[in-house]
Amino acid sequence: MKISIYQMEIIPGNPSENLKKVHAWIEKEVKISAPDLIVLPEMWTTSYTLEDIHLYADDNGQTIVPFLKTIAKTFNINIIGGSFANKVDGKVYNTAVVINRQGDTVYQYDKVHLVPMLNEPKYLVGGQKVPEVFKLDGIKMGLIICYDLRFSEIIRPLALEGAEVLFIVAEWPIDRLNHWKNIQITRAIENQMFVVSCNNVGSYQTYTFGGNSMVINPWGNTLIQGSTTDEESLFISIDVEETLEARKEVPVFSSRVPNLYKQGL
Ligand SMILES: O=C(O)CCC(=O)C(=O)O
Repeated sequence: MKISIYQMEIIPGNPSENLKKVHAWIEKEVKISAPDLIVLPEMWTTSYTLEDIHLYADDNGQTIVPFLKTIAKTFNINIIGGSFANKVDGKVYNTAVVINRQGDTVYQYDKVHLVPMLNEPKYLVGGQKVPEVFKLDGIKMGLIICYDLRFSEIIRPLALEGAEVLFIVAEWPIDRLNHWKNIQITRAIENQMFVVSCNNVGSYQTYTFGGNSMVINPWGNTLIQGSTTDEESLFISIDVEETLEARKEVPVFSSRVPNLYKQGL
């Protein structure tokens, strides 16, 4: 599977310009790399303009989702559509969306864990459902949003249900870059899956975002990594069969003893 990642510099509080920017990037990337799948970052229509997020949020995804669907069909690509501020019944969620080549929404997820360090709980509402496995081009995958990465308890079930690739869409600040890189590698090793992440770069108010979008294989080796400061495209072709090989060589899943594990923690 050929993957293009957009490590984007998001224009804060300007959804229409960000839509144009994403459209232009995809058009160019399709010509250059002909990917099967593209990945966008977290909150790519607005960045972290939380104080005014209710003004910029898309009502029920009525603009963003059709926009991505049209792109998917036009260019025959699968889209891990990052996430966007999504207003539902007056509340704003941080919603990720996945669209297949046919232009169908195959998965939608509201970020469950809200970030106290960024004041998210004051402005956003957390999702009430943990991530689930979905399929693109016959491959089982999972998707989480940024801070969710810290919660292994929602990622392990995805691996147990057969996910071979975990996508992380993020606006991870530069301050905790060592956590960002190391936890991703850990999740890849412990779940013996590919990890594909898309972070943004640039700043908004006091926040600076740290790039370093990554693709890590099921052995925990980093295959590609973005810079810390620059907007860029990362392209890679991955072979998901490597997941099976890693799981065969170190059979963590068949060594598990679930009847001894505490439930509900
Ligand atoms: O967990 C962190 O340190 C950063 C999380 C974050 O920036 C986010 O979820 O948007």
